[in-house]
Amino acid sequence: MIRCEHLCKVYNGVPAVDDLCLEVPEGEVFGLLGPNGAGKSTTILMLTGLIEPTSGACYIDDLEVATHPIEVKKKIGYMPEDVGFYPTLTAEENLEYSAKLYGMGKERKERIKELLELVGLEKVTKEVGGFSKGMRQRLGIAKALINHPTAIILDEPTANLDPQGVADYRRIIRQVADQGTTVLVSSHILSEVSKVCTSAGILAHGKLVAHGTWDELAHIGGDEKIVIHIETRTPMPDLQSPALVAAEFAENRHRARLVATVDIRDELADTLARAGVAIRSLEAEHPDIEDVFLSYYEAGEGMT
Ligand SMILES: Nc1ncnc2c1ncn2[C@@H]1O[C@H](COP(=O)(O)OP(=O)(O)OP(=O)(O)O)[C@@H](O)[C@H]1O
Repeated sequence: MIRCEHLCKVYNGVPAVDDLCLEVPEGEVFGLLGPNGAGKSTTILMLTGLIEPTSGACYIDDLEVATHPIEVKKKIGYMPEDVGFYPTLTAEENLEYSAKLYGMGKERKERIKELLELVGLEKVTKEVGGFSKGMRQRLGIAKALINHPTAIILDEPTANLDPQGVADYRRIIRQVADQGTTVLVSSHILSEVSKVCTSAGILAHGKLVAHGTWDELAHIGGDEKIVIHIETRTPMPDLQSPALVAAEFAENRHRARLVATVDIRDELADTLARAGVAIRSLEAEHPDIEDVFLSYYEAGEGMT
């Protein structure tokens, strides 16, 4: 179990993590989502005991991290964004080294074999220096699991992975969670965690702006969002409406994709008519989860 209680980290008077309260139950895969600079890495560094909170606390299985750093390190596995390995050693030798650091005895042989099979590297005998990014990432997960942790924390685990690498990573994480390990995954890309996480929280400017299961997140606040596609014969001006939460223009402003809290097609048609812009098409669709998340990020922007 991973828990944060009113967790804060302030750098030079500016909060990087601001009053974060969250709980990830055993065996759950939780996605910590947020744009760059939202405070994900700072949260993870506090959870792993690598930096201390300015105030508040975080816990792994009811042990406070800041006051029990050694015990907590034995209970968790951590995979940073860029995992370090000895390039001239094989996967097995690298894991052997990590296992020894945890003071594991002869039982480490069996654990290493089990983990290499889990991540599909059991037949690879070359040195890690010659590994692809996907292979390094899989070995990173094995390294994070070497000490039989009750919780693993992965910082941007799919960064720079190709689709096969992402699929492999998802399969492994599901297996790890099925075995009862609590997993916290950080990412700024929703689609990369939505397929593997059972629940998620969204950080914006250090604050948790929403959290829950995917279904809850899609409906929090009760305000379903609507996506509107516009195509015009001449370029569009900036479009403004209190109901508008996001706008993306394309093809020299001949096309736009808008996210709004209500259907504002009539209002948009009036605005464009007044601007002398002829409409080719104006359509609305139900939003996908990406749009809902984009609106949370935008909401977080207004919180500074
Ligand atoms: N050591 C530090 N000193 C000063 N400011 C810091 C430090 N570490 C992080 N910050 C600031 O805290 C904020 C949160 O950063 P953090 O790295 O936690 O965000 P993030 O969500 O992990 O972003 P990214 O996805 O880009 O890694 C940022 O504004 C960052 O500049």
